[in-house]
Order: sequence, then C-alpha cells, then structure tokens
Amino acid sequence: MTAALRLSGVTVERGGQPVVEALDLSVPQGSWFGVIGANGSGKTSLLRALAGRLPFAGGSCRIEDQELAADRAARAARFGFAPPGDTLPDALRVRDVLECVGGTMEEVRARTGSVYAALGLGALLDCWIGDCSAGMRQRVAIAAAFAGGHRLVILDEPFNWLDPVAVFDLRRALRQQVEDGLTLITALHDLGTLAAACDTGLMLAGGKIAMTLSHDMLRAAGADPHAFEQRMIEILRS
Ligand SMILES: Nc1ncnc2c1ncn2[C@@H]1O[C@H](COP(=O)(O)OP(=O)(O)OP(=O)(O)O)[C@@H](O)[C@H]1O
Repeated sequence: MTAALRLSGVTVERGGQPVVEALDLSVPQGSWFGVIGANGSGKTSLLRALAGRLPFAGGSCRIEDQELAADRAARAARFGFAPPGDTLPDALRVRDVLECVGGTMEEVRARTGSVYAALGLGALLDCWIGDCSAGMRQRVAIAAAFAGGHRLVILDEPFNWLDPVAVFDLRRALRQQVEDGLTLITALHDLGTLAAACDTGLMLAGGKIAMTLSHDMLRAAGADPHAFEQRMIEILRS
C-alpha cells in the first residue's frame, strides 16, 4: 500500500529538550492512524511538528514522497489541522471562521461532507465564538480542519468535550471519509475508538515508540475491545 507519510528518525524539541526522539513511522494512504500515550508522552508535539506548527530538530519526513522535514510551510499546506478550540477568535461567528478557511459556506459544506452533519454545524453558524461552549468550539475546530479540502487531516484528541451523540456521529463520519480516501492521523485517549475505528497506530512513551499497533492487532482489538483495553492499560501503567 502506498505511504501517505513516512517518518524516519525524527526528533521534536520543546524548550530545547527532545520530547519526541528518533521516531519512525509509516501511514498508508486512505487509512486512519491512531497515536495513544500517557499525558506528556509527546503526542501533541509530534502532531504539531507534522502539521508544520513546530520544526523537526532532525530526521526525515516524506509526505506523498516529498521530503519536507525542513519545510514547515509546505507541511502546513499539506495537512488539514484543527486548531485548539480555545484559540479560536471570540469576536468572529462560526460561519466567519469556516469561510476564512474554506471560501463560501457552499464550498465548506461540500468539503466537510458527512463531518458537517455529524458536528451539527448548521445550527451553529450564526453563533459568536465567544458565546460557544468548549464542545461547540471543538466542533468548529474540527470542521476547520476539513474546510480546506485536504486529503490528509490531523486531529489532536478530536472527541474531547463532545457529547455522546456527537462522538458517535463524528466517529462514523470520519471512518466513512477514510473509506473514501482520506488519510487521517489522530491523537486519542479513547481506547474504544482506537479499537473500533483505527487501521494502524502506535503508543508513545517518553517521546519514543512503546508499541506499534498493526492492522492485525487493531482488527483483533475491534473483535474483543475489552481484552484490548485491559492489555493497553497494563502497558500504559508500566
Ligand atoms: N510549550 C512547551 N514548552 C516546553 N515544553 C513543553 C511545551 N509543551 C509541551 N512541553 C513538554 O513536551 C512534552 C510532551 O508534551 P505533549 O504536549 O507533546 O504531550 P502529549 O502526549 O500530547 O500530552 P497530553 O496527553 O497531556 O495532551 C512534555 O514533557 C511537556 O512538558
């Protein structure tokens, strides 16, 4: 299967210290890659570096066969990326934010596809961001990642703050988009989503790969999510 993304020996630093070290990974095109790990294990740092929001301190980053480790702007252009919801500007309405990223609302609706309905965006368009709850902001941030029409999307813990119906609907919509060719990379704390929806992934610990999650392992996890959860919790505790 063709790789959408291939990392080799990448390092990311925060405050001059390595927080992701010598990491290798490969993400097949048209698949969902899940990154799990304890708080502070390096998930956000890795995803922000991939999306060009942080530099790589070393290593190779090939996106659709182009070497982009040294080019943050090119990486930022290749990925749809959800900003943290609390950084959205209070003084704009939801429709203003989405139109800034994706053009007219007709274009935004077409690009976000099933994600638009899953997030219930129609009811939010005229809300001021400053009046939005944390879950409403999260919905807008996720929609912004899709509004640019990217084939590669990175979402950092997308299910945080969402109510159970939105979690259910969004997970299904994301899976459908992956079936239709999207390459999706998400950090997750939710082992149920990892088991039910991701194709491959990895567990980070202290900025290094503690475990590679193969396609076969995650298919088995989907068949027996309870056993998978128990095993992952044991490893995360150790
Ligand atoms: N702005 C920063 N300056 C310096 N160090 C930072 C900064 N942000 C994060 N770190 C450090 O980088 C390491 C990795 O943090 P990161 O946010 O990538 O972890 P994470 O796995 O996403 O955690 P969480 O699950 O809590 O979101 C941690 O040791 C953290 O203290």
